[in-house]
Amino acid sequence: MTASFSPALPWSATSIHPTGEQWQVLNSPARAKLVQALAGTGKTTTLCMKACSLLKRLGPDARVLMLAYSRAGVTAIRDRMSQLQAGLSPQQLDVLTVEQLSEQVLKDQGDPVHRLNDPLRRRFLILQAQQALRQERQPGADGQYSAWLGREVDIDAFLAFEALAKKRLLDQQFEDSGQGLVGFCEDQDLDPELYRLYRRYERMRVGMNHEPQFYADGDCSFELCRQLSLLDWDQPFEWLQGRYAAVLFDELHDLDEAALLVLRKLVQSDNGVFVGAGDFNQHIHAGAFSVFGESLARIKSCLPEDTEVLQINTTRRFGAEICAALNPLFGLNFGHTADRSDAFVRLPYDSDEHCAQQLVELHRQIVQGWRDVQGQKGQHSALNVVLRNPQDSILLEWVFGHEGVHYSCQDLSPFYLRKELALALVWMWVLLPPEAQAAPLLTPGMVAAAVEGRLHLSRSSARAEAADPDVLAQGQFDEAGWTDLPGARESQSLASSLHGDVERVRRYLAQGSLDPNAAHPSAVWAQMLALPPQVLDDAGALCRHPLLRRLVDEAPITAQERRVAQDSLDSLARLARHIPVAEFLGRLTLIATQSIALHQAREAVSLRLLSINACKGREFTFVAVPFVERGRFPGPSSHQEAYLERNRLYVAMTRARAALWVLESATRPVSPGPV
Ligand SMILES: Nc1ncnc2c1ncn2[C@@H]1O[C@H](COP(=O)(O)OP(=O)(O)OP(=O)(O)O)[C@@H](O)[C@H]1O
Repeated sequence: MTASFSPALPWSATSIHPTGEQWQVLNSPARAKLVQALAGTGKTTTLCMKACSLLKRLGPDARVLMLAYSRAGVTAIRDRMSQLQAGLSPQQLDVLTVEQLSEQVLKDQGDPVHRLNDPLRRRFLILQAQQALRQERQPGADGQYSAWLGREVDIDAFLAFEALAKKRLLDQQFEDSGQGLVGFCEDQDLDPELYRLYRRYERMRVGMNHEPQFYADGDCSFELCRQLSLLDWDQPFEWLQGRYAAVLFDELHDLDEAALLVLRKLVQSDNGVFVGAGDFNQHIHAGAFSVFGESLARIKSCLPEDTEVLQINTTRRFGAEICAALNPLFGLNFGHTADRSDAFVRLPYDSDEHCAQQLVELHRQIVQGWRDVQGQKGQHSALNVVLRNPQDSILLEWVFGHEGVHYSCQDLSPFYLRKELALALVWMWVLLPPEAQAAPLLTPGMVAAAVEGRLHLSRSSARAEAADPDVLAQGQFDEAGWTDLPGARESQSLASSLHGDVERVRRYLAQGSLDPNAAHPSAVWAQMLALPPQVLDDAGALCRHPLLRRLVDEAPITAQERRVAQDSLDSLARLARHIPVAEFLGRLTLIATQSIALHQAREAVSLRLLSINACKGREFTFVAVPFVERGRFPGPSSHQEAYLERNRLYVAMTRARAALWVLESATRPVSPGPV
């Protein structure tokens, strides 16, 4: 049976009629279809049209599953559904990530699914797994462990390894290889120590009887895959059997082995029509593993033999100018329709400050009613600024704040609310003489973020070692120590009691707690709080103070977190250079309170700062991509990961509907391409 379209469209948005390429997808008689398409060509829209048409044909009792790889993808599906004005009930349509679907299936099986979302607790457990490995492997004759086991594991590296191992179903490959662990890792170019630690951590997580204690992100899909892999290749899975009348999968480009297995079983378990759509230029997850590489062959091998592959290259998002800029830069073949017109402007900058000033000018033009080429007024649109690095927002926010720009941040916090920076600001504040402290009274949000920062940077790595060795030896985590962490419980309520009270803040910074029994005194903090008044002459120099740097350098945080914290402090130091602390905090507090007042008055924001993840699958009238510079955006990367950086730039540069401004370094330009 095919879903053939009648002239009466099954949605009410009259402006959206399928294009020729989209009709082909909608009307193809194949039971399984793969759509390979470029950005903005209507992949998500086409899947949504398909869902509407199927549900209209099959009636209100049918259920359709729309899957996306990421949460942003789920949001994009919901956006397109509301654009189509399909008027479907929630009972007819499930819009889920693979992880969310897996969680639902596990819950249907009746097992408790305890989610672990707290990164601090996760880190604590990983260190315990490392401690358990140490216990198992006795130290050498000199009383020392191997160099690797002797030092604390890099949590980022572990998490990346874990994600990769679970996405690739690595244990399965290892068992199939028949090799020893070291030989297998050599062949696969993997770190054997990380693999050992991963295996130990997993054994502790799921226990001897395979009853997972908790599920961190990705673990539900992993558990479902474990169950699915016990079945024969084409054997259906009872918990997925006949659940849906159709399965429509967006963001196919991010598909990994685990998601592919779930997909295969969905298709084999009598869930009607399958349509998957993806754009391989949009695979951006660091350390992630896509089954695709360069071709669709892998996924095709898991789908019925008559699976049809269709292409859509005509973008509906932007017009000729942006296409003409993107095609040579990325080596692509975007087509456009005659009814879309747009603008592409490349703006060279010679310093970060110059780049920021150009953004202020663009924002001014948009607020004053920038006209796009179609003659539509862009008066009510915001300028959307896509950033590769969170630390790049610091200067921009400072400049926007001074210019009175009402901005918001998506998938980023305002810089003065980031833990490390808020901690530096609160520290500066308590160093001020009493008569100066009232004027730059920091906001409660900054104090709350600083409390988090104090906890985060000064946690002792000794805690994992305090775990009960007998509990670890039984292959279990010792979670008893977790709830006893000084300050962990109090942090929420504490911030409000500290706000405005210098003495209490000082005590908290020095002790890590206000409770004398839970105190966690720090020598570095004692020295930081005893600095002489001269340091207050230059807030920039204070941001570079060796004691503050030592705090970050010695903190038990991941290497990547440390890099971001160091870079962020450098950026803060640059903008605070030669400004006395009282003046700097006064200006900053003014920016923060103005922003709070505008949000409270529900003023529409006129500028958005977004991370690349936050803009994936979305589109905006006006987009600016600043700090495009070799080694910065696209960022530095190994040869293997260079394509991820290229793809990040591609995602950022394919979000605009009416105008795209690329602010590019005059001295280290990326273009002329290809990237
Ligand atoms: N047939 C159509 N008629 C009018 N507009 C369309 C049509 N198809 C898609 N669009 C519009 O084109 C834009 C891009 O569509 P959509 O977001 O579905 O593309 P996409 O390929 O999923 O994008 P991305 O690659 O960024 O995820 C949206 O504004 C959508 O409403």
